[in-house]
Amino acid sequence: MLCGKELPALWVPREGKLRQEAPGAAPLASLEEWQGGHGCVWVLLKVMLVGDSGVGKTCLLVRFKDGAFLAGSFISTVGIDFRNKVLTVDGVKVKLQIWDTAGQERFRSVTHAYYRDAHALLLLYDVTNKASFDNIQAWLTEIHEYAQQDVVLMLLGNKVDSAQDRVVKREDGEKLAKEYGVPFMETSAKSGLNVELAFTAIAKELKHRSMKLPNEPKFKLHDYVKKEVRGSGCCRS
Ligand SMILES: Nc1nc2c(ncn2[C@@H]2O[C@H](COP(=O)(O)OP(=O)(O)OP(=O)(O)O)[C@@H](O)[C@H]2O)c(=O)[nH]1
Ligand SMILES: [Mg+2]
Repeated sequence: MLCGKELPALWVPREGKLRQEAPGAAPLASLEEWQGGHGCVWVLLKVMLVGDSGVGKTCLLVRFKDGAFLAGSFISTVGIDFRNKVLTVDGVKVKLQIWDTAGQERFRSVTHAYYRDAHALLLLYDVTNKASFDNIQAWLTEIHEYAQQDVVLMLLGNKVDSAQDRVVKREDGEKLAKEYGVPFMETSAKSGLNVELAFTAIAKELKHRSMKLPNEPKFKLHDYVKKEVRGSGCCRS
């Protein structure tokens, strides 16, 4: 599909359809019709990274955006920061606007204001830090309070490269995720394990939810994650 050089109109998912951001905007009638007239469709998806301070939210974003790992001293995020990355998801250009929140308690009231606009949330804990895992329930309570009801949510256990320091077993992460009915995977911002997958999986889910093409099979996020996820150990594919 050809995309012109001019800045395309951005469509956002709202009430199960793609609409432009203006209040009361009509939904996108047909993907083919729009592509015929304009060359391509760009969808804007807002993704928010949440979880305790130090779990690796900023590093995960930098790994995804720049393919690099921020080694060295830990610089805690102040307030909120964002980066954009464009993906092509099943033939549609998806601009991910990724909000990197501060995990520190004192910034909580700043981040609360952003939940409402998020289409997807990646909730992280650190597999080498038990307290960050124990706090997941509190994060889920906060998410239920502030985020949209239909927000796409995924639980990530980060830092699996640190095998010798691991204190949260993969099975514990899986069990918690199952309890809350959210997809789960383990990641490493350091090695890059499953980082791209975490973002593409939520982008695919959102794209499929709001843009159903005729004859397209239903997309199942849980099944997709199960099929695509890679393990951190020696023997798990
Ligand atoms: N080994 C390992 N270290 C990581 C990984 N991800 C992050 N770190 C380290 O963990 C520390 C915290 O990472 P950040 O990404 O800054 O954490 P954060 O969640 O953004 O923290 P706040 O901004 O305070 O909320 C840094 O020292 C990183 O180098 C990872 O996947 N593996
Ligand atoms: Mg940070």
